[in-house]
Amino acid sequence: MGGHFSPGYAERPWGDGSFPPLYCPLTARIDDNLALVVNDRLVEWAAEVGIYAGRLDKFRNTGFGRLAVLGHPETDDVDALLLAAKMNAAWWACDDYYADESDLGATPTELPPRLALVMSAMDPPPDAGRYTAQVEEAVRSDPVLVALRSATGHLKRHAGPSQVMRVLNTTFQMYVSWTAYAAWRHLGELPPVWRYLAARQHDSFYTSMTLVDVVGGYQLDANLFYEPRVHRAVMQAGTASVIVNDLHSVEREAADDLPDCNVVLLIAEEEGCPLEEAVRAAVAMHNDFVRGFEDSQRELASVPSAELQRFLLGVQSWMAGCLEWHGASDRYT
Ligand SMILES: CC(C)=CCC/C(C)=C(\C)COP(=O)(O)OP(=O)(O)O
Repeated sequence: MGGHFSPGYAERPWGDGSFPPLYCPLTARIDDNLALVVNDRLVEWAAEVGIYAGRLDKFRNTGFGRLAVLGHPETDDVDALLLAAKMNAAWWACDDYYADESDLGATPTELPPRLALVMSAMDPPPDAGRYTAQVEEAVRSDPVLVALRSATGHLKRHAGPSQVMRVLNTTFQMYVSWTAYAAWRHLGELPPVWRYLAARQHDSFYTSMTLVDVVGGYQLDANLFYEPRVHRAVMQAGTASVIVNDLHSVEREAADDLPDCNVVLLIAEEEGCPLEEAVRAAVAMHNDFVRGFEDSQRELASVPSAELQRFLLGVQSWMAGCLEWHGASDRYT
């Protein structure tokens, strides 16, 4: 079994080291041999389903397999880690092809109907005769949908029904925020920071964290997962991790013909301040969310559920692995 223990929290340097550190959990396991195994299998799968065709070298160097190994130190089980790698890669493919990357065909006006079809790819609705046949044809012809369906199939081999629905419903909820970004992009409007954050907190790595127990090989009961204090803790962790993403992707997101929403860019615009100052503000916001998670974790320590304590430690590990991964992935350098 991997190193499932808490190495604690620390102020961690990031980027070129010139900004204030991110207060974050320390990484429990760095195993680049295991990461290579998972990543190689992930690239084989990507070739089979057809995502990132012609760009597989770049996809390999992004290292979603490494993200899975860093984020789930609880297990060495390659098939379980591959499930996390596939789900995250498929979510990201959806983001790149539908939402963010103009050169991959992303357009704001097509995004809402595409996301609506994602729901049917991941959660096929009851048979509607020849209309269902048309849905199936559409799913088969789009590699992003094939990837999402295939990853969901892998999920179903490891998860119980409430875990599966938790992952699906969180995915669909996240897409409501994506449609907001698409509307702002289409209208050429920049949202105020509060409005962006309200959307981003429902479009965060909370989604990735819904896999923590599935990958760990146990089940956190749905009533505990959705217990308000637990939900708040996972939202705090998911938000902190997504601010890490915004901090690492400022340049990439400013470069697209239609720039993405990004908390750093929006703070700079709203405050009329230099980017450096906006980065500091985002770091402070991140650190507050991590401290909030730590407080929640302390408050929940008295709940007599081994699964819950294990889950919270898994979420803590995911935050740590996420920072580790963003600092090294070719996607952000
Ligand atoms: C992989 C996953 C669960 C995605 C959820 C949404 C999310 C946090 C991202 C896709 C990351 O946001 P963003 O589009 O800003 O990411 P990149 O900077 O493009 O990597």
